[in-house]
Amino acid sequence: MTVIAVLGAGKIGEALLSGLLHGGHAPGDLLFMERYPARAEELTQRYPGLRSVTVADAAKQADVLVVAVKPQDIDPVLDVLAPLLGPSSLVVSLCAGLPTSLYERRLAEGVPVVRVMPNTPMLVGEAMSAISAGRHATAEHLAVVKELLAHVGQVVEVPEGQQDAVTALSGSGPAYFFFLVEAMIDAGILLGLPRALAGQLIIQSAVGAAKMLAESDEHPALLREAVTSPAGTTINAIRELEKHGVRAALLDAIEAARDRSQELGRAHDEH
Ligand SMILES: NC(=O)C1=CN([C@@H]2O[C@H](COP(=O)(O)OP(=O)(O)OC[C@H]3O[C@@H](n4cnc5c(N)ncnc54)[C@H](O)[C@@H]3O)[C@@H](O)[C@H]2O)C=CC1
Ligand SMILES: O=C(O)[C@@H]1CCC=N1
Repeated sequence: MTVIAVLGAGKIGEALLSGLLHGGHAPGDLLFMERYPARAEELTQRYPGLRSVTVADAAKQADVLVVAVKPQDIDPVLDVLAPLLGPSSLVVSLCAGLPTSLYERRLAEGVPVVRVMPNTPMLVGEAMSAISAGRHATAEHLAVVKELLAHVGQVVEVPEGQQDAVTALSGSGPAYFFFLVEAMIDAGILLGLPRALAGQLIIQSAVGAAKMLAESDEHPALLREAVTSPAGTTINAIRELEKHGVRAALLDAIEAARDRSQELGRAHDEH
């Protein structure tokens, strides 16, 4: 079994570890490095058998090294990794915005790097992950990463030039849905429903709608039309959404997320 080390066990690092455990990975084959001892302790208690290791141990023992720190924290991590890794290592970066060329510049010559944009539904085995090979990553390296991520959701391969757009769509995407659900529950409160009931109504509607989207071949517009009766309730709501520019707001929002991803990458250009 492939030994995987996760460097930075925060929200997405934990989602990956937890998803891999649920997907059948042996805890003994999963290592993590975390700068806060209290966080490391929390994880070893929550996931018995998982080992907290040093970066040097991870570099020695792991087949795959997954970098899951904030993009702003990458510099010290690359400094520590640089003397430890060689072409037989495989680095997988989950960091928004950071290009594979950054790793290639800072690590030893020939170290293969695969850039991945996952999302937090990894926690429940429903991630959407997009992967791109760096200059030294071969088809076999991509296959290893694909196989790994297939345990925790769907995987697509994209040209690296699309990764900032992917980050804005599916990397951040769950947050947009959570935001909508939060606002819709508030609407239930406005209409006088108890919060628990409003939550149940909206969350199950979201689950049902997501299942229809995933399982039917219908375009979302047709699924929406099927709910929208002539002179009915839904069209009155749709008129308000259009009046408030919700469609344009989503286009602008996702473009802003893409721009920020590009900016995070550029912040390291001078290094
Ligand atoms: N949260 C999300 O939905 C997604 C996050 N990402 C990417 O994943 C990365 C991590 O994001 P989050 O998990 O949200 O952040 P987070 O802040 O929850 O986790 C980062 C973890 O890295 C640890 N860390 C930082 N420097 C370290 C070091 N030198 N050694 C060991 N541990 C160190 C921190 O203590 C923290 O626990 C980011 O680059 C982000 O762009 C990608 C897709 C989705
Ligand atoms: O907000 C962020 O920067 C990260 C990357 C994608 C989702 N969360």
